[in-house]
Amino acid sequence: MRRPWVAGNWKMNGLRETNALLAKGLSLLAAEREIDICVAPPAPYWLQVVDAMEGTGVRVLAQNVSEHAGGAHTGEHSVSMLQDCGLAGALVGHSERRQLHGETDVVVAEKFAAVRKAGLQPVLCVGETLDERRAGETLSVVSRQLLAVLESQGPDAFDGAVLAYEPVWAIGTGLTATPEQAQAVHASLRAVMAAFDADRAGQLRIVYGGSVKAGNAAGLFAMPDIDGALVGGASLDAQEFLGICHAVRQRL
Ligand SMILES: O=C[C@H](O)COP(=O)(O)O
Repeated sequence: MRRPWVAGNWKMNGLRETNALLAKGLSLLAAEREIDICVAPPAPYWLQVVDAMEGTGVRVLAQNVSEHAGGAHTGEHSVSMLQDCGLAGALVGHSERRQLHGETDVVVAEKFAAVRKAGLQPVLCVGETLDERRAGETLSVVSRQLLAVLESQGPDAFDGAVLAYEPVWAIGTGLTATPEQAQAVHASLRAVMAAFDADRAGQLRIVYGGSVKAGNAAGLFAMPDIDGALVGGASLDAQEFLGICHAVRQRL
């Protein structure tokens, strides 16, 4: 039984006042003890949200982290800073980081290693573009992105980690992969992991991201290999996010 996992990636949204309102709305999640629930606010608001979520069981993640331990890296933040602020982990390799900030598979793997070595939870994001899907390259792309970590760090690197499948064409577009499309990719990713370690493959939580809403979550979570969701836009609305978190309970 894999414990369901849902995270809200707030991306570059929110100010102190709206964060406080959203956090207050999420305080109802204190009842969801059988599910792992996280939020990833922008870095300037980590401490605000860590304080606001205290006692709820909701954990706070970074949206990105440096692969470097410290030093002359203007604009970056290290895993030590995440730990110091009370964060539980970090997303690595989100498609917006790969596409807009040129992060390669190698850099993403280094970030993953940095998070893991600090004892925090890495969330590895993989996904294909629309052109890649149309060219029939979906499985080769997501496998390559997963293998960049698996081959360099081994399957035990995924102990406690989460793998997020986020088709780029479904992010923020309103286009959601059908449950069957997502399930097919999730099953393939699990098979890639199984070639290294079958037991760990069975335990790995693979979550879906891409226009997940309260209204389409149940269909996704009914699939055997969809263990939760990485939610963008809908996580900015407390009722929508609560609805997604309630929907994932069907997997318990
Ligand atoms: O990290 C979240 C994903 O990019 C999904 O975003 P979205 O739910 O707005 O499509």
